Amino acid sequence: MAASGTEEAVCLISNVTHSLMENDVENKLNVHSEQQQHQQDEIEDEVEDEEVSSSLDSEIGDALDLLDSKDEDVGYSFFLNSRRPNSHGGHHHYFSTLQPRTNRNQRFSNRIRASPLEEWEGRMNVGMSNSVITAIRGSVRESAIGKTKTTDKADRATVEQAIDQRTRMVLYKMMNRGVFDDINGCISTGKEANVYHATKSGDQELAIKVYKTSVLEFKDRARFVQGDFRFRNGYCKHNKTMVEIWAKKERGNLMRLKAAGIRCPTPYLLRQNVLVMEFIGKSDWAAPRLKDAALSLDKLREGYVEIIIAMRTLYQKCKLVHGDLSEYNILYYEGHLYIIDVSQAVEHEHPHALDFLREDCVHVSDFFKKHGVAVMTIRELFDFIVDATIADDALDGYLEEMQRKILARGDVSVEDEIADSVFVQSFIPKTLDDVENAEEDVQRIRSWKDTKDLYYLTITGLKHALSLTRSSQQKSSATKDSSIISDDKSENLEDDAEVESDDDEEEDGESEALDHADKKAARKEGRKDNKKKVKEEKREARKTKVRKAVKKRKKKLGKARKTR
Ligand SMILES: Nc1ncnc2c1ncn2[C@@H]1O[C@H](COP(=O)(O)OP(=O)(O)OP(=O)(O)O)[C@@H](O)[C@H]1O
Ligand SMILES: [Mg+2]
Repeated sequence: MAASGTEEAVCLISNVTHSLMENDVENKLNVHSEQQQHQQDEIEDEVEDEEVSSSLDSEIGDALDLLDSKDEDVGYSFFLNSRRPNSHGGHHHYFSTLQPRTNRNQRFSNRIRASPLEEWEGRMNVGMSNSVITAIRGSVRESAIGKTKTTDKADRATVEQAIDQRTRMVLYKMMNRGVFDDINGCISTGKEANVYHATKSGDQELAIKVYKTSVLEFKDRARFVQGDFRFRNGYCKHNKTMVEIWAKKERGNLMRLKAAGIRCPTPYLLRQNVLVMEFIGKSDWAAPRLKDAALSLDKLREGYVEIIIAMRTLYQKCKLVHGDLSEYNILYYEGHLYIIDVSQAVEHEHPHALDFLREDCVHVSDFFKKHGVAVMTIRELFDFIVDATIADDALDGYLEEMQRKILARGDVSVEDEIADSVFVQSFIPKTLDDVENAEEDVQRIRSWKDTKDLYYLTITGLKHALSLTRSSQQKSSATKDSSIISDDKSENLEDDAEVESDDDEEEDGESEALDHADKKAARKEGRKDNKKKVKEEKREARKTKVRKAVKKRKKKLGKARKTR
């Protein structure tokens, strides 16, 4: 139960608001919607200014604050009996402003129903398939508080348990200001936060995420905070608790996502540990988590492409890494995927940002792969996300090309899986300054060696630069090639000439050989002729030949005459 001081404050608030209502209800009805808008804006403006109160005194202070707010002409919308048509019957009561004023704080607490929304069962089907409904029902049941249907009294007990006194004061204050009229039940309870379904003016649905103030230590989350420059001045600035900082971070990150066009809940209002945001769902049906959505293979394929593009946008435009992205933090609604739970998302500068990104890639890939979608390797997905050189209008082409590649290679080979697991565990330098063996790597790049294990090539933009260099080199080598081709041609021509000359030579050789043979033959013939001639001459000479004996006789006779 609330402390007596708080009760007094709340009673006081009720009295004041009651009398204001009696005087003004007609006027208020007319200007209601205008005021709501004005009030919403005003509340938004106040968000940053509000100091966190951690003691009971400050809770009372909060309550007194409400009294002040009455003068500001805001906060009447909750008087209007604007119950939405599909509200839960029986498990909580709407209190008219004319209710008896005894125990008036119940007027607020009875509008907060923190037990699970189990009455969703059997309610209007809003166009989801049976499997989706079953999945939601299962999910809601599993995650809900209590797990059994509760009575009014038990509801209040659950409220007491689930929402601490200080948080209740924040919620009352919001209700008083018309941020919402009712909290209808709990959509989910987690270790660190509960998410509730709320309604305003009958038809507007809201999700309210309440960070548990009892969680003093965010064990899993310390790693996300350490190294985030937004926490450089420590966790407890201005006496704010870690929980509040966490809630603020979620709001800030959601705003960034929204600005970049990523599907996610729009944050409306943050007060201390309570974040009011857009409800993803319809007619009290919260959108199922991707895990529970039981989508067809075609829808899963579409979902895969949608989520990897969102991951890229988150990195490139929001300069964030989700850090806990999986089928548990993605909702499926009206054919699209919505990213939620971004309180732990970190800036690029976070020393572990790339480790978180690889984890996100692994979780997302594993889910889709398990459900039969042909996915990129972790390395390919990581590169797709961090590659700043892909222009927006080139994304489709890039993904189509990737799709062709995936289909062509079929199932991921063992080698690829091993390469992926090495990749997931490796250190990735974010900038060239972080590269350890830069000179060695440069040598490898220069010599066109295999650079597959240089994981930083894409994120540093070096891959793109290299591909440009390579293609310009290829071009120049292509022109060179063409000159080489022409050189080749000329060489060929020369060769041909050489061949020709060779042929000539050959021919020469041949002719020489022929000549040689001819000459030989001619010489032979000449010799023959000569011989013949000589023979002829000799024959002729023989005809006229004077015999040697006759010659000798003549010689002797001539000598004898001379001597006479
Ligand atoms: N805006 C929303 N609209 C509809 N449902 C929501 C919304 N935000 C959260 N939920 C539901 O609440 C669940 C928990 O939300 P969220 O993941 O933000 O909190 P959490 O702190 O991570 O809780 P948990 O520890 O259970 O993961 C989601 O899985 C989703 O089903
Ligand atoms: Mg979550």
